[in-house]
Amino acid sequence: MKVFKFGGASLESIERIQLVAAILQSYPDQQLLIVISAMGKTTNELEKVAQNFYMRKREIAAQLLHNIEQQHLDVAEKLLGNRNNPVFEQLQQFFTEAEWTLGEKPLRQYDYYYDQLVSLGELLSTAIMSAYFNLAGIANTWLDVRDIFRTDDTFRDANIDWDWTQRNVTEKVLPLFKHTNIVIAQGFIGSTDQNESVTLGREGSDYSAAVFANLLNAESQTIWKDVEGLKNADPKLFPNTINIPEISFSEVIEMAYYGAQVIHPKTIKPLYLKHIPLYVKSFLNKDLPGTVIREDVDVKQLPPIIVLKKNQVLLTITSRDFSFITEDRISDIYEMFHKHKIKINLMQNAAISFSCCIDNSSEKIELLMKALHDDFKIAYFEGLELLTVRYNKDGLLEELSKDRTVLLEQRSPVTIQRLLK
Ligand SMILES: Nc1ncnc2c1ncn2[C@@H]1O[C@H](COP(=O)(O)OP(=O)(O)O)[C@@H](O)[C@H]1O
Ligand SMILES: N[C@@H](CC(=O)OP(=O)(O)O)C(=O)O
Repeated sequence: MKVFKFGGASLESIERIQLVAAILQSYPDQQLLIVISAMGKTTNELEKVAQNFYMRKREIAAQLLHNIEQQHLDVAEKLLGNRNNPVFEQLQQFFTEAEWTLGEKPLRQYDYYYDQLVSLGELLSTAIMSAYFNLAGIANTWLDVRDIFRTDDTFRDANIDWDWTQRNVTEKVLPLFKHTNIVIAQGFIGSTDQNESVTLGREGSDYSAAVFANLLNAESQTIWKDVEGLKNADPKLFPNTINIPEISFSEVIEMAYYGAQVIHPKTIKPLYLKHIPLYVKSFLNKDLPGTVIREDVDVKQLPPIIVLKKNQVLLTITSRDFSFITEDRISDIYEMFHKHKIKINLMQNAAISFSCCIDNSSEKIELLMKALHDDFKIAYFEGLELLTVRYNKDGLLEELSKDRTVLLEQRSPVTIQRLLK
C-alpha cells in the first residue's frame, strides 16, 4: 500500500487534474490511499466566507459561497462532460449544509464556525476527483475522512485520537480495498466525537497523508508538488536552487520547523515512527526522480539550506519595575504565548527584557499585548523577515543579508538565524 497526497496546486486547472489522472494510471494494480486538498486557493476563499459570516455580514458570506459553488460546478462539468453524474447531487448536499450554517446565529466561538465552513473545500474537491477518475477508468472509492479521523475539539488545530482513528482505519478503510485498489479521502479535516467537523491546521493535508501512512503501515508516502523535489531553498524566492535527491527525516523536520513551506512540520513524526520513506515528486513531470526523505542520510552531501520566513514581528517585552527576567517570569510569559496560540520562531532574553520573533497575526498579538500590559512594556516591530541558513558556506549569509539591518541573531555550529529589517 502506498499513500499519495495531491495538494491544491495540482488541482488548480483542468490540465493539471489530467496530469494527476495520468500519474494514477501509471500505478496500475497497486493499492493507493489518496489524500486530496481543496482545489487551488479554495481554502482562502472559504476563510473569507467564515469571516464575513462571523461578522454578521451574511449577504457577503452567501455571495462568496455562491462564487465557490459556481467555480466547482464549472470544473465538475468540464471534467465530467455534463451535469448528469450523481456527484452533482452530492455537491448540492454539501452546499446546502454550508448554507444552513450561514443561516445560524454565530453564538459559538469563531474557530468552530471556521471549521464547519472551511472543511467544505476538501469535501468538494474529493467528490469531483473521485467521480472524474471513475469516469476515466481509474476505479476508486470515495471516503468521508470525518468518519475515520477522530479528533479532540481544538477547532482549527485539532489533535488526532490515535486509538480511535486506528480502529476506524482497520475496520472501515482496509475493507474498502476489497472493492477498488484506490481509495480517495480528504486531507486537512476530521471530526469530533460529536460529529462536528474540524480542521488540522492550515496546509495540514501532508499531515493527514502521514497519519494514514502510519496507520495503514504503508510502504511509502508521496507528496506530489509543483517542484521537481525538495530543494535547498524555495525556488519562488531564490534563483539557482539545488534539488536534493536524498535527505534525512531529522534534517527535514528542522527545515519545516524553521518555516520551509514545502512540507507541513507535523508530517515527519508519523512516518519516522514507522520507518516509512517520504517522496517529494513533481506532478508536472512524474518521471523525474524527486527527493526521498528517510532515516540515516549523511549530511555531508547537503548543500547550504536556506529558509526565509516572511511577515514576521519582533516583540520586545520589558519588565516595568526593572525585575529580572528569570525562569519564573519566562515561564509566565511562555504560558501567555501558549494560551494565545502564538508560536515563537526565535527568542533571546536579557536582564530585564525578552525578545522574540513571531508570525504576524494581529488579533492574537493584540490580545497577548493586553494580557501582558500590566507587568511589561512591549515594543512591536512588523514587516520583518526571519532568515535561517544551515550549513552556511563562505559569504552566503552575508550575501543574503546584504543592505539589511540585523535585529536579532542566533548561531549554533549548524544553524544561523537572523531577523532582518
Ligand atoms: N525547500 C523547498 N523546496 C521545494 N519547494 C519549496 C521549498 N520551500 C518552499 N517551497 C515551495 O513549496 C511549494 C509547494 O508546496 P505547496 O504550495 O504547499 O504545495 P501544495 O499546496 O500543492 O501541496 C513550491 O511551489 C515552492 O515554492
Ligand atoms: N486546503 C488546506 C489544506 C492543505 O494542506 O492544502 P495544500 O495541500 O494545498 O497546502 C489549506 O489550504 O490549508
